Amino acid sequence: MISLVGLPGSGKSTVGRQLARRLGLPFIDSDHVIEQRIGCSIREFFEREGEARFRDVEEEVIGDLCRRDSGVLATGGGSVLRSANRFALHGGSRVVYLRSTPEELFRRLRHDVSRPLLQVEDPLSRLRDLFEIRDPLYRETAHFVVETGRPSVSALVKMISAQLGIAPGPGGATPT
Ligand SMILES: Nc1ncnc2c1ncn2[C@@H]1O[C@H](COP(=O)(O)OP(=O)(O)O)[C@@H](O)[C@H]1O
Ligand SMILES: O=C(O)C1=C[C@@H](OP(=O)(O)O)[C@@H](O)[C@H](O)C1
Ligand SMILES: [Mg+2]
Repeated sequence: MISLVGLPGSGKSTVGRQLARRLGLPFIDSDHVIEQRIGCSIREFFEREGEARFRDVEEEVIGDLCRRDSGVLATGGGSVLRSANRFALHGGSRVVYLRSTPEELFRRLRHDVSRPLLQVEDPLSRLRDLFEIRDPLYRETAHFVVETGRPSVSALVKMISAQLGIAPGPGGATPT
């Protein structure tokens, strides 16, 4: 299993989907699995049940997914907050940290209403706070760090494949 971690908007879902396609592996988005389990959107669940309940479901889902043997997993940006998730991800997959500055993320997400943690008066300052708290946790969880500021999504996909030592073969992934 290959997992992607990083702040909201760092490209985990977008890069993960393309990486999976390139490598011929199944793509899994943990937020999507959570939404199937809770039967509503994450935003609704946050409003109704609160963040702590969301983190409980997230921990169950990450634990289950890390037991699968192959695929590309896009995690939610807060998955590293729980040590159980950091441990499960680091031990059960090869983890790539998509590292982005708060300013870059703000440019990408300023009009995106689907991110509950950023529905505040000053989303840039929220992103700066999240970066400060989480950057060390993403680093601790990851085996590789990729800076996402300049490269396009497809360039990132190639960089990650090269870093993991996996080249696309005719029928999908070929370890090099
Ligand atoms: N490397 C990149 N360059 C430019 N835009 C990007 C890049 N990676 C992601 N995006 C865009 O940023 C937004 C958030 O990406 P998303 O994959 O949803 O992030 P995450 O799953 O990490 O929250 C999307 O509109 C996506 O197209
Ligand atoms: O950063 C976070 O705490 C969260 C990030 C979201 O995923 P993305 O990173 O894909 O936005 C989602 O899991 C939830 O809204 C909480
Ligand atoms: Mg996502």
